[in-house]
Amino acid sequence: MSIDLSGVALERSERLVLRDITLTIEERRVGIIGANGSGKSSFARLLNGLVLPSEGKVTVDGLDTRRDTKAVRRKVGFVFQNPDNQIVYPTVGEDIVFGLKNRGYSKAEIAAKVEAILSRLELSALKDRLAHELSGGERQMVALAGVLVLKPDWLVLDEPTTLLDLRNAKRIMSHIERLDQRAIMITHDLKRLEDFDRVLVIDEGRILCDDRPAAAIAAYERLVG
Ligand SMILES: Nc1ncnc2c1ncn2[C@@H]1O[C@H](COP(=O)(O)OP(=O)(O)OP(=O)(O)O)[C@@H](O)[C@H]1O
Repeated sequence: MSIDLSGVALERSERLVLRDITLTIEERRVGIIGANGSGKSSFARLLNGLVLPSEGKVTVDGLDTRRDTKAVRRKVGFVFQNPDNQIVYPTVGEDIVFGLKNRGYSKAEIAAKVEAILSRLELSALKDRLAHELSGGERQMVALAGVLVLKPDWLVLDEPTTLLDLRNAKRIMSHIERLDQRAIMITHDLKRLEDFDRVLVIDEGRILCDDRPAAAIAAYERLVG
C-alpha cells in the first residue's frame, strides 16, 4: 500500500502553492508540519483528490486521483480542520448514518455501526443532539466519528485536535494510535509526533525535510529560529 506523488505542483488562483514534490508514503504514521500558509492543507487535499495537481500525478494504492477520484475518495478518509466543512445533517446520528448510505449495508448494520463508533469515542450521549448546537470540540469529535465509521484504508487528518481539551485530545490521539489504518496527520503540536514513523516539513510549498520525527522537528525549529 502506498501513496505516490510524482513531479507534483499545485497552483491555486494563479499562485504556485506546492512545487517539486516527488515522494512515496508507505508508513503507518506520517506527520506534516510547517508554518501557517506553507502548503500543508493543500498537500493533504491532494492525497484524496479534493484538489488535483496542476502538474504531475498523485496515486493511492495505484489509483490516480484525477482518473479514479471516486474510488480514491472512498479509500482516503479526510478529516477537515474545521468540522463545519464536514457535518451536513442536523443530528449527530443522522450525520454519521449519511456516510454509510449507498455502501450496501442493511438498516440494522448501519444502526449497529453508528452505535459502535459513538460508543468507542464516548459520544453516545450526543447521538440525538443537533450538531450546530454542539461545542466546537464536540463537533470535531463527531466529524472524526463520521470518517472513522467508514473504515477508509487511509486517513488524512488536518489538525484533528485543535479544538479539543486535553482529555479529548488524548482520547482522540490514543484512538488514532490504535487504528489499523494508515494515517497522515497535520499538526502544530509537535509532541504528538514523537512516536510517528516519519515527518514531512513543508516550507513555502516545498518539502524542506523528510525524516524521522526528531530530525524533522529539529529542522523545523531551525527554520523558525
Ligand atoms: N483556494 C485557494 N486559492 C488561492 N490560494 C489558496 C487557496 N487555498 C490555499 N491558498 C494559499 O496557499 C497557501 C498554502 O495554504 P494552505 O492552506 O495549504 O497552508 P497551511 O500550511 O495548511 O496553513 P495553516 O497552518 O495556516 O493551516 C497559502 O498562501 C494560501 O493562501
